[in-house]
Amino acid sequence: MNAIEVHGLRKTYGANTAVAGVDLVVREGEVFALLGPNGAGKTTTTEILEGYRERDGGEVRVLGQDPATAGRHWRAELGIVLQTATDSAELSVRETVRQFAGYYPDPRGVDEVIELCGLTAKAGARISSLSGGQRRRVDVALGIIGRPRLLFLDEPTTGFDPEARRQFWDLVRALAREGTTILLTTHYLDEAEALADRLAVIAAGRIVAEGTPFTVGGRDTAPATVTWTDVSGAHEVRTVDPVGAVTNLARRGPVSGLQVRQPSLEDIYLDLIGAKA
Ligand SMILES: Nc1ncnc2c1ncn2[C@@H]1O[C@H](COP(=O)(O)OP(=O)(O)OP(=O)(O)O)[C@@H](O)[C@H]1O
Repeated sequence: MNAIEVHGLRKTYGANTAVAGVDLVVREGEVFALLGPNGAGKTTTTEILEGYRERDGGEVRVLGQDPATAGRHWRAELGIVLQTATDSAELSVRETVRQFAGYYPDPRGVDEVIELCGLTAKAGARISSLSGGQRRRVDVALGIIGRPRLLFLDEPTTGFDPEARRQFWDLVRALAREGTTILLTTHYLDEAEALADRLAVIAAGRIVAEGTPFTVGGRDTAPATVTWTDVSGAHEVRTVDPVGAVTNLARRGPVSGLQVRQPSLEDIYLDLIGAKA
């Protein structure tokens, strides 16, 4: 079964079309990343999928149901980590996580989740005393306490230091191995590349490309840049046949500093959203 199926999704705010006909399929068990510039329509799309916003048109199925009409049982199968931080400031981390555990029929263990999110040392601390990145971890803990089948992560690592981000990636991979389907929105292309099985790029309310991090936008077949230095100086060529280029070079004599660079996900992304000539 597909975890998410979207056909022709539309949403307008007055004269502003935020989502202009989006088609999307997220298979059960995959990590799917939604990328796009500010204002592209990512939050609007995900909030419609979560049942928090009404759509103006299109078909939407999330875990087999229409979010506009699905009930409490359906909601209990979702985990949601929003962009906004937790604000139960006077409670401790453990009290907050325990409180949320009470909302679900089959929650994970409170201390297990605290540990998974790297918050053990802060379990007794008040939320108000935490740093921004630590609060974000609490948000993640609250998103996964209910053992969701489908987890929405909206810019989950904003404000994380590099080590916390790597720990968070490990957590996402562990959840994925357990079979949790994850829809991730992020502005970090390295995060999408590290975590996503597939991704879509959304710009001005439309999906402009979809694929794996390695194939999206023709990344795997795009020209590579070969650079090297020989007796006549430094050279650079762009070619769709880097293996041929390197083989030719090897025949011609000694070279140094040989590098073959495929376009990065960032190069492809910037092309797709029209940010680069
Ligand atoms: N409640 C609202 N009322 C009016 N316009 C809105 C509302 N929410 C979003 N919009 C508009 O819809 C468009 C898409 O916004 P959305 O928040 O979905 O983008 P996004 O891709 O999530 O952006 P970001 O990366 O900045 O979070 C924007 O032009 C935004 O101004």
